[in-house]
Formats: sequence, structure tokens, C-alpha cells
Amino acid sequence: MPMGSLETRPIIAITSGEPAGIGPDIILSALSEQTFPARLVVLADVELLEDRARELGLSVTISKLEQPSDVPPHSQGQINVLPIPKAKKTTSGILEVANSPYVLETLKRAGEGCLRHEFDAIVTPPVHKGILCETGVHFSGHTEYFQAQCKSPHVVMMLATEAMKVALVTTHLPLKDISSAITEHSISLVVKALNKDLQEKFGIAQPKILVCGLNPHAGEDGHLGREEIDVIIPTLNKLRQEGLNLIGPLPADTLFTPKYLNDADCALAMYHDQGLPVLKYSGFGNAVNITLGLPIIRTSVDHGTAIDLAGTGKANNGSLKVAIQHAINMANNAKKFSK
Ligand SMILES: NC(=O)c1ccc[n+]([C@@H]2O[C@H](COP(=O)([O-])OP(=O)(O)OC[C@H]3O[C@@H](n4cnc5c(N)ncnc54)[C@H](O)[C@@H]3O)[C@@H](O)[C@H]2O)c1
Ligand SMILES: N[C@H](C(=O)O)[C@H](O)COP(=O)(O)O
Repeated sequence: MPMGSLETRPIIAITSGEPAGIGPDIILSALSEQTFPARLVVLADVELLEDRARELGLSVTISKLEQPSDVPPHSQGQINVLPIPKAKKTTSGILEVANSPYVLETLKRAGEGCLRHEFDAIVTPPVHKGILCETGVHFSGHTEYFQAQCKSPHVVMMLATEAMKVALVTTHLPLKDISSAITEHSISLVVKALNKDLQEKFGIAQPKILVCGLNPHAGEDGHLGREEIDVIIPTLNKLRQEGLNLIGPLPADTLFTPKYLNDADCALAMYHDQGLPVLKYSGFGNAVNITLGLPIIRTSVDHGTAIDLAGTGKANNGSLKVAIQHAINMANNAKKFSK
């Protein structure tokens, strides 16, 4: 990937994530360990970053920006912050519901900035969904938050490592609600959005997508569930007639084996814990979470807030580095296509 001239490097907004979690730790360590070929704007409380840097013993320069366009190209150890104040001082590892509006404000500001082209992409360190919900808002994930903010009819959660891409038909749904959410409509929208972004954002001309069944053994000819026969197979057949290269539905327990994965571009799981444990087993700490189907570019880490590790220096920043680099690559590609 060409680095681009310094002034044209993309502006990437990085939110702080949950202040009591490892978001601040991994931002500070990742940005102090290497120079990224971009202009990085951290949306955060300045005191939070200063306190965490002190706690971790990291030598960084934290500078406040008046506006995002003032941000210089990133250099190792430089943290440029667009200040967003928190309500309460944070102790690493202690969640405070009073700071949840701050977390939501960082997301709102990042999304708005992207929609009005102040930022070229957003990278989100982890938030704690439970503490956000305690404010009374229902927050199930960044994926759904940015979908609502961008008014996108449908989005797809996809996590990727060098070896594997796994996308989901349903995102953060209780298990009891999944069967009724697997419909011709939902599968068609997800498969089409996935196919389009694999072509446009990943340069795969004719993506080959492996599709999981919902039930054990993909329903065992209807003896272990009928969703495959009633919904999934007819929907995939219709999509094949539109030219999509779809394999399945395959039993999920054997779909994730080299025989199938080595010859495919992406696996599509029906629900969160059908697909993500496999991906995380194979690449936890080095995967990127990408929201497809948005009018903006958004990437994230493959892990949560790891409250137990905040302020200890033990948090691995590998996934954040991958998420930042993916956002930069996607923003550079988008600029090329828009010319
Ligand atoms: N992108 C996101 O915002 C995101 C992603 C996943 C989970 N979450 C949220 O995070 C919260 C906690 O979730 P969880 O406990 O299921 O998962 P978690 O990923 O926070 O923690 C699971 C285990 O992995 C370890 N771990 C996580 N990240 C690590 C890192 N970078 N380096 C070293 N070890 C790491 C933790 O210490 C813990 O043992 C929940 O509220 C969940 O919704 C947010
Ligand atoms: N499903 C994601 C994971 O397990 O890594 C995570 O919850 C993040 O989702 P959002 O990007 O929607 O917050």
C-alpha cells in the first residue's frame, strides 16, 4: 500500500472505548510502538489518557486538537486528541455508569464526523455494553449503533484474520430469537451486502461464500430442525440464480475445516457464537472486526474491554494495530475509487 503524501494521508478517528477497560491502554501502547501512515485523531478525555499513560509508565506526547483538520501525520509516541470530557475520574478496572454518556458521545462524534467527511474512517476500541445499557438506552453493539446513526437498511458484521473471514447473518441477538430472525429477507440482504463488499472493498471478483446451516448437521434432512429446508436452501437457490457463488448450507461443525475454508473467501455463520469462537480460536488478538454495508468505514478490535487487565500493561494491542491498518487501507482505496 503506497503511503501517500503526508497531507493526503487519511484522517482516522479512534474512540477511547470504555474508559475503565483496556481501550486507553491499547491506544497509548499501539501509537507509541509504531508510526501509522495516517493522521490519527483520538476522541477521548485528555485526563484519562494522561492518567493511563502514567499508570502504564508509557512515554507519550499528548496534544489537544482544536479541530480534526489540524491533525498532523502520525509519528510514533504522538497522541493527538480531540477532547471529549468525562463526567467522573476513572479508576482502571472500575466501571462507572456516570461515564456511559461520555462513551456514547465519542461514538456519536466519530460517526457524525465521518458522515460529514471530517474523518475518513473510524476505529473503535471496545465498549462495555452492559454499563451502557444501565443508562436506560439499549446498546447491543457498535455495529447496530452505527447502522442506526447512518440509517443503513442492513449491515453485516465480519471478522477477519489473514487466514479466514467470518460474517454473521444475525449479530447481537439472544439465542431464543435467532430462529425467527433467519428469514429469506435477512439472509438475502446479508449475502448481497457481503458479496458486494468482498468485491468492492477486498477486490475479490467472484466471492465464494460458505454458508452454515442453523441446526446440528444442517438439520439432518429436517429431523433436527426445518429452517434449512423451509428457509435457507430456497433462499440460497434464489441467490444462486442471481449469480452468487454460495456453498451450503453446510453443517457448521465441519464447514470450519481446511477442506472447505482453503477453497473459499468467507464463511457466513447464522449467529454470533456459531462463527466467532472459531475465528477467535484461530486468531484472537490479530483479527479485525469490520462493519460492512455502512456508508462510512468502521473497523474494530476482536476483543472486549478486558476490565481485569486495564492499567496492568498486559493488554495485547495487536488487534488494534490490525484494525487501524485496515481502516487506513480501506480509506486509501475509497479515495482512489472516488477520483
Ligand atoms: N468491539 C467491542 O466493543 C467489543 C468486543 C467484544 C466484547 N465487548 C464487550 O466487552 C465486555 C467484556 O466482554 P468479555 O469479557 O466477553 O470479553 P473480553 O474480550 O473483554 O475478555 C475475554 C478474555 O480475554 C482477555 N482479553 C481480552 N482482550 C485482551 C487483550 N487485548 N489482551 C489480552 N487479553 C485480552 C480478557 O482478559 C479475558 O480473560 C462486554 O461488555 C462485551 O460486550 C466489546
Ligand atoms: N461481536 C463482537 C465480538 O465478539 O468481537 C463484539 O461484540 C463487537 O461488536 P460491535 O463491533 O458491534 O461492538
